[in-house]
Amino acid sequence: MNYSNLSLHTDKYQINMMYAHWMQGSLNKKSVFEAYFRKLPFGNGYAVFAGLERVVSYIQHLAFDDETIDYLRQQEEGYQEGFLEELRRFRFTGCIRAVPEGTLVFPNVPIIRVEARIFEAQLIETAILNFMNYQTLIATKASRIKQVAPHDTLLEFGTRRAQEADAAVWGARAAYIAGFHATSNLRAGMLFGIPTKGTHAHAWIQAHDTEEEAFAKFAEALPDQVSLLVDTYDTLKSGVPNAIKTAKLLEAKGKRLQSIRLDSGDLALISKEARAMLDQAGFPHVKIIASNDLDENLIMNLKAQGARIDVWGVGTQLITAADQPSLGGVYKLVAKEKDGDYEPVIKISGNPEKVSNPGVKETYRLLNRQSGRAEADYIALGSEQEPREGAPLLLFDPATPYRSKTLHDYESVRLLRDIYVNGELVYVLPDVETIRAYHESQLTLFRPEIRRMLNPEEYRVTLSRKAWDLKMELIHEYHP
Ligand SMILES: Nc1ncnc2c1ncn2[C@@H]1O[C@H](COP(=O)(O)OP(=O)(O)OP(=O)(O)O)[C@@H](O)[C@H]1O
Ligand SMILES: O=P(O)(O)OC[C@H]1O[C@H](OP(=O)(O)OP(=O)(O)O)[C@H](O)[C@@H]1O
Ligand SMILES: O=C(O)c1cccnc1
Repeated sequence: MNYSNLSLHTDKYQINMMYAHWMQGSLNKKSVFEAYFRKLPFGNGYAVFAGLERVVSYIQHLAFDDETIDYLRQQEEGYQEGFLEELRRFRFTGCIRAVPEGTLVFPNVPIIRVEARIFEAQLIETAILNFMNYQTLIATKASRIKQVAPHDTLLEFGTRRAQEADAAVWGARAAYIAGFHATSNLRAGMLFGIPTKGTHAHAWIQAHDTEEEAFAKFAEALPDQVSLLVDTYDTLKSGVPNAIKTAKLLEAKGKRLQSIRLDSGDLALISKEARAMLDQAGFPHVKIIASNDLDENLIMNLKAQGARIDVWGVGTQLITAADQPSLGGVYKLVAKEKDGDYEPVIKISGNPEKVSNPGVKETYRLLNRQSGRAEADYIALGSEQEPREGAPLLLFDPATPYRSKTLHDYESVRLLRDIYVNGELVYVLPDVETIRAYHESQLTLFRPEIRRMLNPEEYRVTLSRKAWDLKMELIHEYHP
């Protein structure tokens, strides 16, 4: 069984639509789809885009092999052999544009745009959303944690609680992009070049007759990387005193105990007492790591209580995005080929937020030239001229006209970059360090009011007048 071929990592309805397009001869018609989300997760003021590397790796390897074709042949739909032959020849020949990973993104702004034969664009919807939704969610959760502990070390510990293996490694990568410092997952370390860190489990202590012996033996085995878990029996009565004994043993050998880890009890109280004990014994350099179902709220609370914690190990709550386990990103058809041109299409819904924005669009991030800060994202039709720097630009808000605003001194940056052009990968994927640094620089473009964790100010996302008029026109066409 070949588990690595992802060509069938799609919903059956995509294959059925591809089949129907093949049957009616419309498979080669061009189409444009845009991927975006409608609502920010966790009540955050922004999301952190991640998932592009996975999308690229998927597209690069996208091919139907014998096993997948045989499997499709067995389906109750009775796909004709000609269709299966078409799939055998399948390769991605279209164009993909996307925002770079680490970019701050907002509701309704196209993050990925696919322009391809409908046959191809339809197949890849499911996988693209799968990658983008999960990784963006975890990067955003990690970013919230980073916001409350900007100067502390953050370790990603989630693998054992993650929704399976892919979620663990891509989640570890997403967390690193958003500012975590290391992961416990060695495979993520090897695949992506993320720093790795590890202490030890309670089992190490339980496997010895005494805690003191367990600590000493661990220090003997790994004298340069000693981090001791001190809560197996009694943190303050035995764990910390035994760790101090081990620190002294190491000191005699010219080595240093690096850290202790607290994993239960009142982390604020215990960390303060442990800090005092370590300092008094002459080990102020020994860091205190805390873990135990932590998230951004607990960490903020512990810091408010004066906890003396230098390093936070975060697992379950981060890797599962426990308080909001899904980002509702969607992939919508915005234009279809008609008579050699693109015709805009719309999806209407009873819920005004769900009415799609028709037409092939371009998004510009408008930066205030005085402050250097991002003022708004401006979504215009691709056929419109790029906002000309300095020329007054109306950010028009039809729902609340009093919020309309004219920008004067601004710079405009195109958000979408070319990733694939006519099936060729033209984008050089940055390494994870570069993405992480880029993300950090992007954060500084946004005012603290947008970045704050609780009740952030809403960042402005505006349609151009022409994009708005087109939307209204199509709505009136269907609902005269
Ligand atoms: N000072 C504190 N203020 C608020 N929450 C805390 C504080 N100290 C610890 N917590 C959190 O409270 C939750 C429960 O802690 P508790 O020590 O009862 O954990 P536990 O898992 O039951 O312990 P054990 O591992 O010994 O079973 C954890 O999520 C922990 O991070
Ligand atoms: O609490 P999380 O944020 O999910 O972080 C990961 C948890 O995984 C480990 O616990 P576990 O009980 O699995 O093993 P242990 O015996 O090493 O404590 C570790 O001690 C953390 O508490
Ligand atoms: O290294 C650790 O301390 C660790 C790793 C995974 C999960 N919990 C803790």
